[in-house]
Amino acid sequence: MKENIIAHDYQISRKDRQKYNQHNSFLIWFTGLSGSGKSTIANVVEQKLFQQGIKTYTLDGDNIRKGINNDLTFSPEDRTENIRRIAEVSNLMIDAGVVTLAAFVSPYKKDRLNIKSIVKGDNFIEIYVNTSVEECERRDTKGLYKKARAGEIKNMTGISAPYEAPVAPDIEIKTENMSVEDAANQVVEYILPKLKLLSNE
Ligand SMILES: Nc1ncnc2c1ncn2[C@@H]1O[C@H](COP(=O)(O)OS(=O)(=O)O)[C@@H](OP(=O)(O)O)[C@H]1O
Ligand SMILES: Nc1ncnc2c1ncn2[C@@H]1O[C@H](COP(=O)(O)OP(=O)(O)O)[C@@H](O)[C@H]1O
Repeated sequence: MKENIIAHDYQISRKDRQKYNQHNSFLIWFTGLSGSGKSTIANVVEQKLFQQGIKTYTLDGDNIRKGINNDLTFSPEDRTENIRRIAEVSNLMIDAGVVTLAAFVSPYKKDRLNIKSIVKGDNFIEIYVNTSVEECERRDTKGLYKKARAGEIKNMTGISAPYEAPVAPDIEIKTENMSVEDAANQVVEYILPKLKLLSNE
């Protein structure tokens, strides 16, 4: 089947869209345990970029697992498929010229490597939100750890399913002794030099 799919050559390119938006586009990927702080930090980073006139969009559990990926569970195979689809969507968002943020547990190294190969290395910034499982469990923002301890949730990352920490992330944020504001600033300071401002003339 696949050999019969031939890409149409569209005239408006990624470069054209980036020029129109007056900046380049790439993917900022947050990985870490549930409750580590991915969504909280991504939200503040997005606001800071948006205020500077950057076109942004954030992909996270709510708009993905309740929508396009509502057929997927938390089995290792479904998590792999979850991340693959999100990487493909991210690639389309980058094509559209948008600085894309993504906040997913993404616990498996091979799945994160696959994101890199889908969006290409240069377009992928990996942020490891490093918060210990003990702290995430103390926070238990959604009550999921309590349920996991009671055996009501299977495959809970950090409790009954693995989290493979990144070995060489672009940024590592240790949230336990840090404010949200400082965590977001750490990300923004890394990103700003990577943002190339382009003229649309
Ligand atoms: N078993 C299990 N393990 C981990 N997380 C669980 C689980 N069940 C439900 N949840 C909730 O789903 C959110 C994680 O979804 P993700 O799509 O990011 O997971 S994954 O990347 O496919 O591993 C995660 O959201 P965050 O807390 O924002 O990380 C949880 O709220
Ligand atoms: N430095 C920090 N960075 C991010 N979140 C923090 C920090 N310190 C405390 N928190 C708290 O931790 C919780 C993280 O929850 P959330 O962002 O939903 O995590 P995740 O998206 O990884 O599941 C929030 O209640 C947030 O206020």
